[in-house]
Amino acid sequence: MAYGGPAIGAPAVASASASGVRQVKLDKQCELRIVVGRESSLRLRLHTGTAEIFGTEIPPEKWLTFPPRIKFAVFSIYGATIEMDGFTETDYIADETPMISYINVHAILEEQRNRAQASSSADSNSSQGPRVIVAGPTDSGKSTLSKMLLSWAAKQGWKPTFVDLDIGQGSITIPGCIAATPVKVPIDPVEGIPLEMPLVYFYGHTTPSVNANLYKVLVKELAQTLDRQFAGNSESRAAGMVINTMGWIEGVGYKLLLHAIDSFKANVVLVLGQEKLCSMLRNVLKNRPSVDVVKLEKSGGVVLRNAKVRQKARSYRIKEYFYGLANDLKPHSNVSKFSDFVLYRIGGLQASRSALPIGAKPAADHMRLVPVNINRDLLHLVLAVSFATEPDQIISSNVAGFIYITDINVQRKTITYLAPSAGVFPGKYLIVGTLTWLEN
Ligand SMILES: Nc1ncnc2c1ncn2[C@@H]1O[C@H](COP(=O)(O)OP(=O)(O)OP(=O)(O)O)[C@@H](O)[C@H]1O
Repeated sequence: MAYGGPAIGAPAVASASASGVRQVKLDKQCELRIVVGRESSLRLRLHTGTAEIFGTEIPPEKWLTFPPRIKFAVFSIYGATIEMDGFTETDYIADETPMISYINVHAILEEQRNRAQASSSADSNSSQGPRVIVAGPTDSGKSTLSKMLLSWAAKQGWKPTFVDLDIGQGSITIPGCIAATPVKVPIDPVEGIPLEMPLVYFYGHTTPSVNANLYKVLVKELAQTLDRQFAGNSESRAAGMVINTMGWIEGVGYKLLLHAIDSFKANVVLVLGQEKLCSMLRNVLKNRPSVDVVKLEKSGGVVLRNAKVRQKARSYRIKEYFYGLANDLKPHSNVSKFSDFVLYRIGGLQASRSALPIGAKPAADHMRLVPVNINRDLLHLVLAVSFATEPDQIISSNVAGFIYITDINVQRKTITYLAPSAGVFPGKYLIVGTLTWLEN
């Protein structure tokens, strides 16, 4: 299989940012890379030619508005003229990008989808389209490549499923979750993926090391639920999935990546920007001829983010959940009685020291459901509202949404919280993790 392809052209040249309408000429197979200024948004339109942003075509002559700090690239296969109005932190044209190799991957996935569609839907193997997993270190462009592959497929009329296993950032919902959703139209570069009813499991932490066993159990649950959905839906099965993973690829992170490849029965593993990971995966998967491991070049446009920037991005994502992208949603502040909810944490110690023989240490039980007392320690935590109707369903249940605790009144035994809408909760069970948010 020839997935790869050459990078094109000469090194990029940086240019200064400016305000006022500017015209930028984009030669064929070049990319305009932009970081919008910190204070104000940027307007951009396609004046002539054709161009796309991460796989989604830009409509001609229509001004698009990009919020402050957003990082993106406009790529043109045949050449285009772009107009920009507003400040940027950086903008430059790169004539060396791996975009053609990414497009080649898309073309091969298309062949696999067509073959799957043409085969008898009774044969679950041959009617299964590509199950692509995108792996690589942090800041290698995994989420961006996933979105491109999904948007290109949606443009051809497929409805591929996007699976996001990256609990650190969260492209589908808030951080601390793993989730899946069908992508029916190319992803809007500003608004993101339109969500109908995403399938979301709450892990509750932003690093998998807090409870790697729980992470694995949730990944398995999500994979099995999608398998059941695919079994009755030949359209989704043929379109396949694109699975975005975490950038943690050493030690436990590597084991979790292998676990995800197995759980989702991935048949294409795309490795971005790391030779070592690629050769380790090729080696470990060499006895499975049905799995292709493909090395792809990382784009020079991917912006590196330090821990502080990542923390901020997480915070924005949670804010967006409650308030909308442009502060256009009005979350509901509610007051409930302590007795309206039952709270659980997943993972704890098996027995207290006092219940154990002298000298014995309590062992950690990562799957233990631990009741949580309501007190002010819960302030500023984001909790998940489980679909479970009994406590023993909590670990295997997906979640309906999230609430943010803004006040606890111990005397009156009341909880004040924000919810994105005024809807009725599907049950009384809330899951507590370590996901906090400070509204500012
Ligand atoms: N070609 C490009 N030009 C400009 N910006 C880009 C380009 N590719 C990616 N970016 C930006 O770089 C940032 C990081 O990319 P991305 O989120 O895809 O990386 P990742 O590998 O998924 O990160 P993580 O470490 O969170 O797993 C994003 O803000 C994205 O919009």
